Amino acid sequence: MDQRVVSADFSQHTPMMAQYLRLKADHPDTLLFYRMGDFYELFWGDAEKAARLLDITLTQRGQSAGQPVVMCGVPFHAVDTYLGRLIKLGESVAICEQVGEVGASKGPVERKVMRVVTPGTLTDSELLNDRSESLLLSVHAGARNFVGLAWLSVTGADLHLAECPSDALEAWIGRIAPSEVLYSAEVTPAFENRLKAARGATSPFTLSIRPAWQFDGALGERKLSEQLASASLAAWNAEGLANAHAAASALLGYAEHTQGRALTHLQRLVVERDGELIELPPTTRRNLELVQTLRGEDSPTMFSLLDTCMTGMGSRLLKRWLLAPRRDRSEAQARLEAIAALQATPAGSTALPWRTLREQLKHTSDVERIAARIALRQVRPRELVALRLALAKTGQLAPGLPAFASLLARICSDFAAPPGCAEALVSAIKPDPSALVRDGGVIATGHDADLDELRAISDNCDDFLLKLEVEERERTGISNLRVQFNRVHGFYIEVTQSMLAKVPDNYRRRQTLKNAERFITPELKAFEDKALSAQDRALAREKFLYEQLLDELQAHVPALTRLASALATLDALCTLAERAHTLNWRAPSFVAHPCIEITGGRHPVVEARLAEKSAGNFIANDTKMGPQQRMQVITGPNMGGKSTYMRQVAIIVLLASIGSHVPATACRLGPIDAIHTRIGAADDLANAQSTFMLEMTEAAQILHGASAQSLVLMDEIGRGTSTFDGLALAAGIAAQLHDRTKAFTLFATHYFELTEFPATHHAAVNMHVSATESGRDIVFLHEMQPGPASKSYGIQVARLAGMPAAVVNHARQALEALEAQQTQTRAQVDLFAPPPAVEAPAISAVESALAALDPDAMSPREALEALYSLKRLNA
Ligand SMILES: Nc1ncnc2c1ncn2[C@@H]1O[C@H](COP(=O)(O)OP(=O)(O)OP(=O)(O)O)[C@@H](O)[C@H]1O
Repeated sequence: MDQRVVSADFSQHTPMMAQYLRLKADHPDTLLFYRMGDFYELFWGDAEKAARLLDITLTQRGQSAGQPVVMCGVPFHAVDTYLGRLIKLGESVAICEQVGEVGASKGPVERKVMRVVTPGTLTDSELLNDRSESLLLSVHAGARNFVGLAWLSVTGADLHLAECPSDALEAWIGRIAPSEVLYSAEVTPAFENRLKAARGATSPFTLSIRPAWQFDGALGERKLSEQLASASLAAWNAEGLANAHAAASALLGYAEHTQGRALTHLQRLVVERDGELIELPPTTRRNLELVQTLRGEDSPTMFSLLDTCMTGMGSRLLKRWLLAPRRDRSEAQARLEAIAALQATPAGSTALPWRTLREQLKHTSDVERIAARIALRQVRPRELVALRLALAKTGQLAPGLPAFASLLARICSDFAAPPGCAEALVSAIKPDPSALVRDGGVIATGHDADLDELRAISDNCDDFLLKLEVEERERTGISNLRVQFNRVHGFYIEVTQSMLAKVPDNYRRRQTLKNAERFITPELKAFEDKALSAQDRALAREKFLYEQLLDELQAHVPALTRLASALATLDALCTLAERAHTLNWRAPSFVAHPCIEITGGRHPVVEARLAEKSAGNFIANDTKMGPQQRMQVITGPNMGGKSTYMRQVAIIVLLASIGSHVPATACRLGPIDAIHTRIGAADDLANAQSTFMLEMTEAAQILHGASAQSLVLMDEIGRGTSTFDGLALAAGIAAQLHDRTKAFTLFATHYFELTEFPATHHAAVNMHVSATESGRDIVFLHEMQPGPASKSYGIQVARLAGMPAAVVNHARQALEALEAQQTQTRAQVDLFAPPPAVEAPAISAVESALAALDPDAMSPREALEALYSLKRLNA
C-alpha cells in the first residue's frame, strides 16, 4: 500500500470524518467507498462525482469541522452493479471495510481499504468479460529513446516484458490493448501527450500516474526474481532489460496495491522482443476487422467468425494467437500438426477427436480465473464447486487426446489434476453451496465436527427441548412440566404452583408467574448458551474453515494454472479444427523462399455473410506472388471486389501464420515479417488530421517500415487530393515499393494511368476484377483476371446506387468530353521516370561533432560545454 504521510490536521472533524479523511488521503484520485453498516458511503467531492456518474441522490447529514457533510451511498449487496458502471466509465474505486469489532474501542470502528478496483486490475467475475482480458500495462520512458513495457492480467498467470524504440510505443500499446496504463509522474509533457493520443486512437484505456520512484530498474529486477522465486532472470531470458524492469517494478507495486496482497499466481515471465512477431500495426488490425468492425462492433469480425471456443479461457487464448502471429514458424507448425491429429478418426471409430473433445470441454469452468481468485483469496464457493467439476472432467479428456502430435502430448502431461485438490474440495464444500460465505451453508456436512454440532444445535433445537422435557418429567415425576423458550427469558423449565414441592435441587429459579415458576438447570443453561449463539458461531466457523481451505488450496495454484493453460490450448486447437472442418478450410504449408501462393482463396467473413443472406456464392480467386511477381496493380469497377480480394490475401497469410487452416484450396507461404495496410479513408478528428493527411501519414509509415518480407495492401492511395497530385503521389509510392522496399504489394487503384506501371517494372503485373455490361447495367463477376481493366464503370455503379437519371446523363456527357481531351494530352508524361538524383549533402562539422556525442555518458557540465562548442562551430 502507498505509505503516504498524512500531514493534514483533521482534529476539527468528528472522529468518523477524521478517520474517513485519513483513509481518503491515501487514495486521492480514487473514489473511496466507505462502509457504514449496510451501505458504502461516499463523501464530499467523491459523493458529488459518484452522484453525477451513477445518477444517485446526494444528501447532507450533519456537519464536520463546520462544513455540511455532503454524501451519497449504495447498498452493500448491490455494490457490484455500481462498481461495474464506474469501471466502465474509467473510474477506480477503493473499497474500505469495517475490520474491527463494533464497540470494541472508543470512537469509530476500525476500517481499512481492502482492495482498489481499477479498470486494469479487475478480478470480479461480474465485472469481467468471459472472452476478453482486462490488461494492466506499465510504461517507462527510459534512456536512449527506449521505452520499457511490462503488462499482466491480474486473473492470468503471465507477466510480460518488452522494450521498444520510443517511436514504436503506439504500435505496442495498440497490440497489447490494455485497459489501464501506468506511467511515471515525472515523464515529459510530450510523452504524456503521446499516451493520451494513443488512448484516443486505439482502445479507451485509463491512464494512472504513479510516483517516479516506483519506476526503478533494480527494484523491478528484484521484485521479478521474488515473484518467480528464482535467483536470476536468466532462465526467462529477461536479464539486462533495465527499462522493462523499471516498468515491472511499478506494475507489480500497483497490482499488489490494488489487491491488497502479493500476486503469487503470476509465475511465468514472457519476454517479447521487437522482431519476433509479425508486425500488425493498429491500422492493419482495424482494416482487416480482426477483432472489431470498422464501425467499432464486435461482430462480424475475423475473431467473431473464428471463436467458437467452448470456454472463456480458449477464447482469450485464441484472440492472443490471432493478434500476435510469430515470424518463426515452429509454433504454427506444431499447431497445424495438432489440428491434423484432432481431425484424424482413430482406427475402428467414426468419431472425430475434436468433436468428442469439444463436447467434453463444454461447460468447463474458467480454471484460469478461478486459480487466480484462489491466490487472491477472492474465490466464491460456487466457483470452487465448478473447479471440482472441471477437475473431474480433465481425467476424461486425456484419453481422448491423440498423443502423437507433440503439442497434444504436452497438453496431456499438464492435465494431471493436482493431487488432493479435488478431494479437499469435495470434503469441504457442499455440492450446492450459497453464493457467498457470509450467508453460511457453504461447508459440507461431515467436514468439521464443531460445525456439525453447531448446525445440529440450531437445526435440532425443538427435538432437544422435547427430549429434555420427557427426561425431566420422568426424573421429577412432574407430569405437566414443560421445557420452553422465549426471546426475552431464553430457555426455562416451567412448573405449576401445585407441583413445586417436587422440584429437584439443581433447578434455579428464573422467573415467577402467577400460577407457575420458571427454572433453569446447568444443563439447560449450557444448551442455551450454545443454541443462542449457535447460528452466529456456525457462520464464524464456516468463514474460518473456508479460509483454512483457501490456505490449503494455495499450494495447488501453480498446477491449476498449468492445467488452465492446457485446457485453453486444447480448446483453441479443437476450435481451429472445427472451423477448418465446418468452413472447408485447408492446411497451409510453409517454405523458406519468399512467396505467397494461394489457390482458390476466399474472404471468410464476406463468404459467411453471403451464405447467411443466401446472396450467392463467394467467388474464389488465386494469388501468385514471388520474387518475379512482387506487385499486383489491381483495377476494376467500384464494388468489383478489389478490397475484398486484397483483404482476403492478408487474412489468409495471417491465419496461416498462427497455425490455422485457411479459406483456400491450397496455400504456400514464405517468410513474412509484417502486414501493412492502407485502406479506406476516415478523418481522425480527435488527432486533428484530415483525410488526406492521415492517408499520407499511413503511407509514409508503410514506406519506412515495410521490408522485402512484408505484405503491403494499398487501396486507392492518392484519392484524397486533386487528381494530378493523387496520381503523381500514387506513382511515386508504387515505384518506391517496387524498386526500393520490394515488399509483396497489392496496389488497387482507379487511376488507369497506373496500369502502365508494369510495362516498365519487371516485378509488377496488372490484374483486374471482372465485370460485364448487360445493357446499361453492370454485372460484377468478382473474378481476378490478368491484365488491366478496360473501364471503371463508375457511372454505372452510381446508377445502380439510385443516382437520379439527370445526374447520370450529365456525368456520362462530361466523361466523354474528359476522355477526348485526355487522349490528346496523354503519353507525353512519363509518370514513373525516376527523379534526378539528389546529391547527398556533405556532412558539416557541426553534424560530425554532434554524432560523436553520447548524452548518457555526460555530466551536466560536459553537456553545457559541448553545447557551447557546437555553437562555436556553427558561428
Ligand atoms: N469474390 C467475391 N465473391 C462474391 N462476392 C464478392 C466477392 N468480392 C466482393 N464481393 C461482394 O462485392 C462487394 C464489394 O466488394 P469490394 O468492397 O471489395 O469492392 P471494391 O472493388 O473494393 O469497391 P470500391 O472500389 O468501391 O472500394 C462485397 O461487399 C461483396 O459483397
